[in-house]
Amino acid sequence: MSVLKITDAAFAYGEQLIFQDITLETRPGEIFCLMGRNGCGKSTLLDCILGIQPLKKGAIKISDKSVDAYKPAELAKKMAYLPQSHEHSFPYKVLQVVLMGRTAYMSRFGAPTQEDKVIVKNLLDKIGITHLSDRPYTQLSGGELQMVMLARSLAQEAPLILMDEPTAHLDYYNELLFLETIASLVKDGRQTIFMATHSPNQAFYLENRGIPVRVGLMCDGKLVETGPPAKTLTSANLGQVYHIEARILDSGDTKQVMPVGTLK
Ligand SMILES: Nc1ncnc2c1ncn2[C@@H]1O[C@H](COP(=O)(O)OP(=O)(O)OP(=O)(O)O)[C@@H](O)[C@H]1O
Repeated sequence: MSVLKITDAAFAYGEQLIFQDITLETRPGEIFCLMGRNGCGKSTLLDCILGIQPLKKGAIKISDKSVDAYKPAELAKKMAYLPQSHEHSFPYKVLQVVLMGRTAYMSRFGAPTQEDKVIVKNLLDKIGITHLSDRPYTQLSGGELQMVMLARSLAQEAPLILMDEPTAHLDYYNELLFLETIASLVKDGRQTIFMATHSPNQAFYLENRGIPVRVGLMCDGKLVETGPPAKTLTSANLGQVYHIEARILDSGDTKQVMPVGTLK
């Protein structure tokens, strides 16, 4: 079964073509890192996958079914979404916010079951945020809030999780904790992650630890390269996509990108 399949996708805002000819398929239990310069269309592609924006051409299937053929509750069991930032609404407690991730599994007017509560408590524990359980989520720092939102998206237990620059507000520790958490999810074979990121070193970090990871490089409205980080994140490709000079440092078991400067 295919978790996410995009075929010949094109999208335009009015007359402005954003991307075209996008074809890709994620493998179960992998992390797919979508990269490209600001404004190249990563978030727009995520919006199309979420069914928020309609494609101009092509098709997007989630678990072998067209994304627009799903009812919302059914789709929530197949796909979760972790945005870059979150608009606060009401000062719910953290525990309640994470329980909201279980909504698709509750009956229409139902309260969370004991099983929902156990799933949520285990997630808070796994992510190391149990101490925040009773705090109003409106009072959290940006980094704490993002870890709460990660827990909420995991509570959906969907086979596919979309993420849009999920570590943008995290400190070094939480960025690594975040990467370790998603690595353990895909290692268990439970989830596939499709994330837009600006950090090629995150892809290398995961690859260095033996996690199945692929990179898709977007440039000029197209997916110009797809493959493992070691093959895609080359100096030549980074030069073409980001207009930078970059060196790939290889210390045997660890690779990293070292940016040198912009290309004139
Ligand atoms: N609602 C909209 N209407 C018109 N144009 C839009 C709209 N949203 C985004 N765009 C434009 O579409 C292009 C792609 O934007 P998008 O947000 O998808 O890029 P991105 O790759 O996610 O960028 P970033 O890395 O900065 O987050 C940009 O030129 C942006 O200005």
